[in-house]
Amino acid sequence: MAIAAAISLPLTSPTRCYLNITDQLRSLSSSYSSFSTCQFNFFKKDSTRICPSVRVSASASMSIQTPEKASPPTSFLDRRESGFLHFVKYHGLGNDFILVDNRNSSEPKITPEQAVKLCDRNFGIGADGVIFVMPGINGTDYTMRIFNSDGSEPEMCGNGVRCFARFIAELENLQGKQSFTVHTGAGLIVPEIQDDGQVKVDMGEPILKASDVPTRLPANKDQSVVKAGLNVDGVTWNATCVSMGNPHCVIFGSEEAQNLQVDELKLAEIGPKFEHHEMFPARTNTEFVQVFSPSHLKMRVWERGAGATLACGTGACATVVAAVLEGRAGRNCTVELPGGPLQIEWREKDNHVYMTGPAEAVFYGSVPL
Ligand SMILES: N[C@@H](CCC[C@H](N)C(=O)O)C(=O)O
Repeated sequence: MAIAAAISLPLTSPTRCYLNITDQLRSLSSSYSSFSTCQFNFFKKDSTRICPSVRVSASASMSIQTPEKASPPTSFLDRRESGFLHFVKYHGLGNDFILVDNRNSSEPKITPEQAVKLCDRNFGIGADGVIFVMPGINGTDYTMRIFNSDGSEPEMCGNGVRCFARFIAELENLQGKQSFTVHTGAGLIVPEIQDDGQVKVDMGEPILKASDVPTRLPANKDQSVVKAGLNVDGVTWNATCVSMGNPHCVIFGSEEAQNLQVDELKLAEIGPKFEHHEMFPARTNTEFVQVFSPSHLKMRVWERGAGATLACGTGACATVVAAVLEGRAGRNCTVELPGGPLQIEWREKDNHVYMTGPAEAVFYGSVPL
């Protein structure tokens, strides 16, 4: 059985390539253990082979073979063999996604159950979610849909929409500054690829009304939830709730400690308790934030449907909105995440939030469906 896959790392030699792919091969070979021998072929984007093909026997021992003949130089992105899902893996500050070209249909090419399998970091490709590039609706250029790694479907994804923009530029072969109108579950989102390759996104207006976030926490007169007491594990946390299309609960401190030291938090222990708290009928993403200065914040996130991730774009936007509402920061901030920094501006003039950050392709691949 031959399985096509590709990686876009700058590999210098077949041996180095072999070392880089060994782990992936181990996990792939375990998925195909019913076959006595599997052959793996690795390609560059232009479909030329980047290393000798590798045979893996059922006992997962490996041998390298000299390639018989180079594949024809058509783009990997043009691959259309049925029975396979062709994808490009992207990340935005380590928040990683499987990007699928779904421009020919308004139905996702895979089910939420298949997404869960593909996102698995041991038995699949490994990702925080799967993103589909679909035909636009309501006059927009494209529609973005996303499945979290647990198969649930969120309304929006900030890091994902930057990857989405870079993926469109690659699919459409566009260079330089480009912007697109994208229909999402959170309404119209406008990413713009900058000359330096970073992507600046108009994320729209934050939603502060408690019932729209949604949260059952007690609201102020203006219906926003700012520094409301939220009991988790016997601690009363001060919660400020913001929706960027998807729900966020932002925590800067608790009754006992007004200012968090985010590195000290046991995120995997407390994160799920916030996510599934009865005060959040649609579950919630939770951001734990430390303020270094009015323009420099540090944030760790527990994402709804994905757990601890290295970055969350909508979470960084919600963090700055919450920091302004709590009087902790100004409207222009650098938000430092485990995977790197995002620039966030909550613009007074139009009430929109703007996010700027990177998005990078990691590798190209195909998996049998
Ligand atoms: N990582 C994303 C958010 C993805 C969706 C989230 N897990 C949810 O369920 O709301 C981002 O960068 O915004």
